[in-house]
Amino acid sequence: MIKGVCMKELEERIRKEGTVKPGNVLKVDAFLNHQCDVELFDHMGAAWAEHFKGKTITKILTIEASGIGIACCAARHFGNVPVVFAKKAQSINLDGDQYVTTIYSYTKQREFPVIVAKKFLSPGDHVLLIDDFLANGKALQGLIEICDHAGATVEGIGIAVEKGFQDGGEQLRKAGYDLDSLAIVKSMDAETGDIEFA
Ligand SMILES: O=P(O)(O)OC[C@H]1O[C@H](OP(=O)(O)OP(=O)(O)O)[C@H](O)[C@@H]1O
Ligand SMILES: O=c1[nH]c(=O)c2nc[nH]c2[nH]1
Repeated sequence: MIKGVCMKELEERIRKEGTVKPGNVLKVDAFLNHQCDVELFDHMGAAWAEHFKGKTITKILTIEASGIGIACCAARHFGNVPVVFAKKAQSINLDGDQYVTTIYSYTKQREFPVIVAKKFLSPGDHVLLIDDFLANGKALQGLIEICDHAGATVEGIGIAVEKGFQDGGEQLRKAGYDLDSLAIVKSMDAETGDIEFA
């Protein structure tokens, strides 16, 4: 059962500016994950702050690339807690002990490592996971695995757009996570361009 309060502003932007591509891809690059509307991001942060009110959040964790801007705007509504983003590639700029797992990227259609330096996630952390999209749940599974390895507590998950016809959201809700998706797409059609919300 899908729960949560939808954000009409986000739904309207998706209706107006979103396009449906073959392969169950919703393109919202005009305001969410290529060009970024930071006022909308700020409103999204406020909506999550309202939903997760009363929970102690010490850190926001997201994954590059598209989650970063959204997570940073959200952090302003959670007492400016640090934002950590998992990296999807090794780099000479990454050193020290790391939590590492592997995920399959929905849009890039290949596996990536997911890497977080151990120094940025501790057993005492109460983590809010933030991302732009939830489809099959692979990215979130990777982030949850990393939190589990760190001994950190996942307090909740804030998602901008959940594609409700894919099963990532259902799995996470069944597993008991407090998942707040601001817009849930019930169905979409690449031929007609129709988008229906839950
Ligand atoms: O629920 P899932 O099936 O994991 O899909 C959601 C993930 O897919 C996208 O990341 P992607 O790797 O496609 O690239 P990006 O963040 O660089 O846009 C999106 O940003 C989420 O992280
Ligand atoms: O821009 C995007 N559109 C999508 O439909 C999607 N699914 C996962 N990740 C996504 N990113």
